[in-house]
Amino acid sequence: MAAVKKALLWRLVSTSSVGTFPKRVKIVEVGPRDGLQNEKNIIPTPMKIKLIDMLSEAGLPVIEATSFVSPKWVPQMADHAEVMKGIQKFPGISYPVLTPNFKGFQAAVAAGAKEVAVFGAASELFSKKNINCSIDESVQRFDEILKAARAASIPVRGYVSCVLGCPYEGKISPAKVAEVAKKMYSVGCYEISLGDTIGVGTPGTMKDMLSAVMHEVPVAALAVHCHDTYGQALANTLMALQVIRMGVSVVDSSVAGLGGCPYAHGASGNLATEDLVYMLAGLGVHTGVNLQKLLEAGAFICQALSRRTSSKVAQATCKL
Ligand SMILES: CC(C)(COP(=O)([O-])OP(=O)([O-])OC[C@H]1O[C@@H](n2cnc3c(N)ncnc32)[C@H](O)[C@@H]1OP(=O)([O-])[O-])[C@@H](O)C(=O)NCCC(=O)NCCSC(=O)C[C@@](C)(O)CC(=O)[O-]
Repeated sequence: MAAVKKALLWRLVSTSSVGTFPKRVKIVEVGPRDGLQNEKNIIPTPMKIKLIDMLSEAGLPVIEATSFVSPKWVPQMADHAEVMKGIQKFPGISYPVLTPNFKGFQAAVAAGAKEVAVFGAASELFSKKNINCSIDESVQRFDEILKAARAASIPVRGYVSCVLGCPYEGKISPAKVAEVAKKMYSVGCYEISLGDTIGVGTPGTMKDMLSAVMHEVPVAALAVHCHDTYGQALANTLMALQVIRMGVSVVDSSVAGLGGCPYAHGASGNLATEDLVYMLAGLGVHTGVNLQKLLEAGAFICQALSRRTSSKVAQATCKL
């Protein structure tokens, strides 16, 4: 039995001098949604479509394409249906969209979405500011979406925001994060993405939070979603990937490090996908992503937005 366990572990992990990591990591590219939702000037729809197509060419397995939220709350995502209709849907790539309520879910399905994500928070105040309801009310809304999604065979991912701190409440306890993650998993979300929305976490707080959540949700169903406000996103992600204690193998990131939430002031961009791919390649962890093509997608969107990339790898390679 011990030998079988050892063999299984050997198949699933990759050991480097800095630790033991999953052999493969699934990257969930959130740039077209999280990366663009905070942009003040409305980005032309064909530009969003081209970005998603370039990310598909780069081999990202999951690309969060847009969100079916109220255009009064997030005007940048108002062209969600056009984006979904315009993108090339590569076989084997999933293009989930955010849906905050049943109205959004119905619109997403009508536009051809085959996967959706609901988004809650571990902070009452953030929940109110972001989706205009309490945590308990949000779980009830998600339950309604999940029931309809199950009937239509549509997988639903769940986000929990503010897992390492909230712009309105400050510190959030790991126990609260575990409680909300458990509720979202219990109503049927197949994966729970834990969001450090304002990027205040450190590897220490990431470890404490994950340890609490892993008591309630299997690690195979967890993802991490780190913003880089304090420059900790890569370090926090590395902590989450360590197999011996943590072992998360799904990571959200955003091309060129774009990102931010309109209802989390002070939040900066996400972990840059280019930096994540570079680090994982160095550790011998498979992602299936072509770094060169990813860099081209990052250069395209930065030029379109007249923005300098936040990816250190992109900055370094364009100087070479
Ligand atoms: C949830 C609501 C809609 C509640 O907003 P509400 O005002 O309470 O909604 P309502 O049900 O009272 O409806 C008000 C109006 O909105 C319309 N409406 C209602 N729902 C929809 C919909 N789905 N699509 C289009 N329209 C909609 C509805 O039809 C109505 O229109 P009116 O009658 O006034 O003309 C709103 O708060 C909202 O859209 N919030 C989204 C905010 C958002 O997108 N935030 C960013 C994403 S979360 C994030 O970035 C964090 C994450 C995921 O990345 C992880 C991390 O970093 O932590």
